[in-house]
Parts: sequence; structure tokens; C-alpha cells
Amino acid sequence: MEATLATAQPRDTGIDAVASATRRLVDAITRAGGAIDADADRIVADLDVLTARIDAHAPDLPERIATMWRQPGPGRFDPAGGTENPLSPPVSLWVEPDGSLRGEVTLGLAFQGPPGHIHGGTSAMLMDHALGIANARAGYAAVTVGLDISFRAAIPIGSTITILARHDGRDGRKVRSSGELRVGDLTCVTATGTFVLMDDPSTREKFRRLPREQA
Ligand SMILES: CCCCCCCC/C=C\CCCCCCCC(=O)SCCNC(=O)CCNC(=O)[C@H](O)C(C)(C)COP(=O)(O)OP(=O)(O)OC[C@H]1O[C@@H](n2cnc3c(N)ncnc32)[C@H](O)[C@@H]1OP(=O)(O)O
Repeated sequence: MEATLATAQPRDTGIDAVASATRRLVDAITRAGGAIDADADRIVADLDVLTARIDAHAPDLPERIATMWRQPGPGRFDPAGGTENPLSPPVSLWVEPDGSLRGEVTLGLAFQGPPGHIHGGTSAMLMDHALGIANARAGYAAVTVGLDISFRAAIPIGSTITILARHDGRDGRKVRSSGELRVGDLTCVTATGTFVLMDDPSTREKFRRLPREQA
């Protein structure tokens, strides 16, 4: 049986291809560092031309947000698995036979915390998001109110990180899930999350308002 993808299906074309190319750009910049200083003026000019070309297509923010949330299926714009989001590491999560999620990702220098290793905030984001998707797959669309995370071993840049996440249960408005980041057999990060269901009208309303209306 073919495994089910819980995150968005990556495409080789369109905005997904632009996002991938931008990830390669960010990776190249972080690897080159100050070695590009001498060429920086020309690089900036070239990048500014590209930015202006892309910006010409951008609708205003409320319209863009509304369009994003009208797209069917898993989020294509999330910061952890959004195929259209150039800041998102390329994470795909698959549904295991027991309903839990599993995926793999490799992170470059842009995500460095301690020397040669992944930033804890990046690990926390991977966990938060995977836990949220595990809940959503179980039928519970919910927002995080608490995330308890333990960093047990540092994750080397460039290693293949296995992401595991499962929905653990519901208690009234609260939903629980947990997960791990592993490198090989080593458990590097463990996390448990408490989420609040979006089914309450006032909670839904809070997240329906667009940034400008909240000001
Ligand atoms: C981003 C949107 C996602 C939408 C999901 C839908 C689509 C799903 C599809 C695909 C999944 C993709 C995956 C997404 C994952 C993303 C995860 C995030 O990054 S979420 C953003 C960060 N989180 C917030 O911004 C919440 C901010 N918090 C709030 O707005 C409020 O706390 C709110 C509305 C959630 C609840 O506030 P109240 O006033 O209605 O309720 P009160 O009474 O304070 O809390 C409700 C229950 O939760 C407990 N609670 C509250 N905080 C807690 C905490 N820190 N730890 C443990 N329990 C806590 C309380 O004790 C209470 O429990 P008792 O019902 O009394 O048993």
C-alpha cells in the first residue's frame, strides 16, 4: 500500500521551484560567508532586480493570507514543511500504519545553533509543527498552548534527522501529542505538546481575524 503524505506534496514547478531555488541561495550564502564581500554590490543589485520582479506579483497581505487558507489539503506555506515557503526546511511527513507521523529532513548552516549543530529553536519548530499535524490527522485542528521540549543530544548540521510525532489524546478542549527527533538510533530531542481545539467559536474567531484587523 502506498504511504500517505501528511504534509503538502512537493512540486517541481511554479512557486515550489522558486522556493527550492531560494533555499539553495540561502544555503550558498551561509556557506560562503564573508568570502562574497568583494562581489557583494553586484550580488545585491542582481537580487534586488529579482525581488522587484517577484514583488510585482504580490497581492496585499490580507488577500494573500485569505488565499493561502483557501487552498485545499495540507498547508503549502507552513514554516516547517511548506513547499511554497522558502524559509521552510524541506520536511515531508508520512502517515505510519499506526496513525503516527514519520519524516526525514537534513538541515544546512542557516539552521546552526552551537558550532556545527542545529539551533534548538529550529528543533522546537520542527516538533511544534509535527505535533500539530499529528493532531490534525487525528481530526483535531488545534493551536499550541504548551510545548515541553528536552534537548538530549546535539544534532549535527547535515545529518539525516528522523522526525516522529503522534497524537496522544484529548481532554475537553485540550489535545495532547508528543514526538522525537532522532539521528540514527540516537534520540536527540523529545517533546510533548498541549494544544487547544479550534472548534470553540471564540478561538476560531481569534485566528480568523487578519493582522490588519487586529491592530
Ligand atoms: C497556526 C494556526 C494553526 C491552525 C490549526 C488549524 C489547521 C490545522 C491543520 C494543520 C495543522 C498544522 C499544524 C499547526 C501547528 C501550529 C502550531 C502553532 O504554532 S499555533 C501558534 C502558537 N499558539 C498560539 O498562538 C496560541 C495562543 N493562545 C491563545 O490564543 C489562547 O491561549 C487560546 C485561544 C488557545 C486559549 O485561550 P482561552 O482563553 O480560550 O482558554 P484558556 O482557558 O486560557 O485555555 C484553555 C485550556 O488550555 C489550558 N492551557 C492554557 N495554556 C496552557 C499551557 N501553557 N499549558 C497547558 N495547558 C494550558 C487551560 O488551562 C485550559 O484548560 P481547561 O480547559 O481549563 O482544562
